[in-house]
Amino acid sequence: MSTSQTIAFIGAGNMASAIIGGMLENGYNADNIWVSAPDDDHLQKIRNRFGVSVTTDNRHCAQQADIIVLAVKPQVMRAVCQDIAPVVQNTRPLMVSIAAGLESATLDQWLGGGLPVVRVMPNTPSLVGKGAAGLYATDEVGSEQRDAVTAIFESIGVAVWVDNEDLLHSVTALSGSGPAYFFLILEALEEAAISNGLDAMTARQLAIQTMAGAAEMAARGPDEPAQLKRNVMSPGGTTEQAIKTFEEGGLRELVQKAGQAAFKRSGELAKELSKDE
Ligand SMILES: NC(=O)C1=CN([C@@H]2O[C@H](COP(=O)(O)OP(=O)(O)OC[C@H]3O[C@@H](n4cnc5c(N)ncnc54)[C@H](OP(=O)(O)O)[C@@H]3O)[C@@H](O)[C@H]2O)C=CC1
Ligand SMILES: O=C(O)[C@@H]1CCC=N1
Repeated sequence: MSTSQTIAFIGAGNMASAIIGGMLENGYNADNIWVSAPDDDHLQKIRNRFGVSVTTDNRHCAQQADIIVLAVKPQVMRAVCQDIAPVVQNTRPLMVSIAAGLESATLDQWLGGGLPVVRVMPNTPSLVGKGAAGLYATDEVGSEQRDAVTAIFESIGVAVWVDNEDLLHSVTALSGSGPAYFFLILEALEEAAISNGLDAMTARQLAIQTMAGAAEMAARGPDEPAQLKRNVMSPGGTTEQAIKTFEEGGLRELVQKAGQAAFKRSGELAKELSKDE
């Protein structure tokens, strides 16, 4: 999917790079993409890597755009929004925020009010076209604008709309933060394999392929994860011992606790940011 609309990214960090890289691999044109951030050296790297237009001036970046993706940390969002508010109140683009926690009402207030706002919780595998994003639109967002955002995030993975903004906290705790959970498990699997005698390169190769293969099987179905797990567990075999160790060690409870901790933090961010005067 490609579009002739101009898309501006304010913020050029991990997540903006992942989205832009994924979009360019999937039919979007670098000529239609602008990026702004404070560090000119960093911007030049982005320009060399992606061929997009760059500027250190957020207002100039915003001025160009039909769609503005706000891709800065939640804690600097207020200053960024208030800086570009005079521009966007005039040009009235679609505002898309990817910030964790930050509620659409708070964002809209910082932007001067009345603008169409979409909140997206994406994740870093967007860079390789395997993103998972949850999206929420305010009432001001028109159906063509909704379609344009769907197209961007479907070009880089799966895009799922939620009709209650609070559900974005759950999305954040699952797929937003989730890649880090799997990288942690990957690290731990590698370490276990190395302690069982494999060299690091072989351990990584086999661990990554196992993770990707298991995910692909779960995605294709029709078997449920529980059945897929049982299919690997030969009675009296090796997997049974490992799964027993995980269950007795409280892995499920730990995953529950981790998900709840991320969910709670997302809600706290929302409260902290909405109080931000
Ligand atoms: N990382 C992730 O996996 C995910 C992140 N998010 C959300 O994405 C947002 C960005 O996160 P992430 O990409 O990880 O963060 P990074 O720290 O990697 O990137 C932040 C970017 O914001 C830029 N920036 C800082 N201040 C300003 C400013 N005043 N004006 C313009 N740009 C500014 C930085 O500039 P410079 O390059 O010059 O330092 C940097 O490019 C956050 O709100 C986060 O909640 C959402 C889902 C997943
Ligand atoms: O850790 C964070 O706050 C952001 C949001 C989801 C992933 N990274």
